[in-house]
Amino acid sequence: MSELKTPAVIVNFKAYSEVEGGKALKLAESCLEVSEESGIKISICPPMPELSLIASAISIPVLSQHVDAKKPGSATGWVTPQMVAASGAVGSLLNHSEHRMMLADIAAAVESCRSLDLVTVVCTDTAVTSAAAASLSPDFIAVEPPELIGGDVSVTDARPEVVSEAVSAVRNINSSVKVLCGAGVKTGKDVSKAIELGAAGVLLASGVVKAANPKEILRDLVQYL
Ligand SMILES: O=C(CO)COP(=O)(O)O
Repeated sequence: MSELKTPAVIVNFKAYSEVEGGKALKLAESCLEVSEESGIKISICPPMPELSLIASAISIPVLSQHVDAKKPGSATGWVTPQMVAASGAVGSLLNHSEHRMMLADIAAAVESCRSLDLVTVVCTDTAVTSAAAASLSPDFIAVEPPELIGGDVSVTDARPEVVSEAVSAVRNINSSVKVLCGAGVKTGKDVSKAIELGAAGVLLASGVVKAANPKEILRDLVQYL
């Protein structure tokens, strides 16, 4: 999983209208440009229909927003780890608060991704769920209090203890799992606070995806890294 260097900045495009169709590629190009000029690896999670196109066009790590614990074959509408790998993506988010999974399915999907050399980023909401996820040995855990997602106050200001407690809970279970944080992260100051709290980076969405000038926001986000 050499593809995702830390400090990690992962931009989840979600399903915002700002990234429908060709607009996703434009945002991906902005992420690439700021990544190249800053030297900070910015990774992206485009909408599923654009995954393959963007992974082949853009030379920064591309992750799927979700993957299912399904095997290739008769699995209509599900996304297998094999499909994600074949698209050119390097990994996947799992269990996002907008796409929760059963623990057994997270475990199976993480295992399957590992066998395909795909990076796994399991989303959680508290220190307790982060500890549970750590026992599955994903590459990353991204702790995000759902009530702060899409808002204007960063988790690093509103609930810094969630980040630091998740970091120590995960370290106690499996110190090789890196912890990211997200929810309301929009500025370089938020990112540096995340690092101070022990996070290995951030997972964010609306601050970049909905920005009038995403490049300006991205430059600000990576400025202290
Ligand atoms: O859910 C998130 C990233 O996956 C966080 O979203 P916001 O950055 O919009 O709060």
